[in-house]
Amino acid sequence: MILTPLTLNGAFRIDLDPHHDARGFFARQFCAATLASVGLNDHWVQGNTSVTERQGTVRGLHFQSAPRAEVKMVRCVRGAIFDAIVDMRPGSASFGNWTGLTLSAQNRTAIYVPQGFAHGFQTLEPDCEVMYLVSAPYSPLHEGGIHHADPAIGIGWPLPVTGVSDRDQALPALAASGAGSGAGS
Ligand SMILES: Cc1cn([C@H]2C[C@H](O)[C@@H](COP(=O)(O)OP(=O)(O)O[C@H]3O[C@@H](C)C(=O)[C@@H](O)[C@H]3O)O2)c(=O)[nH]c1=O
Repeated sequence: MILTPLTLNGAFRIDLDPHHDARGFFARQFCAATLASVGLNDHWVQGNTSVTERQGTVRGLHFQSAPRAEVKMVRCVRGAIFDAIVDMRPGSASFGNWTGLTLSAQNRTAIYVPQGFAHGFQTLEPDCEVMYLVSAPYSPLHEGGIHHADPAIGIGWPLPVTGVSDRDQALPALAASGAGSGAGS
């Protein structure tokens, strides 16, 4: 695993470190020892898969609040997505800032999303499958979210948004969410 810090403190891009031979290659996509060696979460309690049929669909932006705040490690195993994260840590110098990167079956890149971040993605192709590990159990009581098109955040989604869930369409803007007073902390 090759860990590269992103612009938002605590978030990382994770690339494979492949061992090539005549058959192809071998690589660790998750290594507890590597993550722990740099102080990152190495304990995951749930692995999720989502399949999104339509190009341009957005899922998110989602988080779970304390005490069920989650770390996520997200990868796209079919197709390609633009993955975006927003810093919602109270008191963070980069509160409300976002960053994003393309995750695809081809680049095999993953993103490490720390606690206190909202997370979402847009499909760049039809029929995308996303797999991710989370560090806390699913808890509907602690689910929260921010609207993907909040102009105060200004995420640069690469494509016109062709679909969102009813729940996601009803999510508040960051300013109306009460974030900054404890979300995900
Ligand atoms: C996230 C989750 C959902 N569900 C259920 C609730 C609902 O009936 C159905 C679909 O849930 P959602 O609409 O929330 O699925 P989705 O919009 O794909 O939610 C996911 O979005 C991405 C961006 C994330 O970061 C994830 O943490 C998660 O919030 O699955 C579970 O049973 N367990 C889970 O862990």
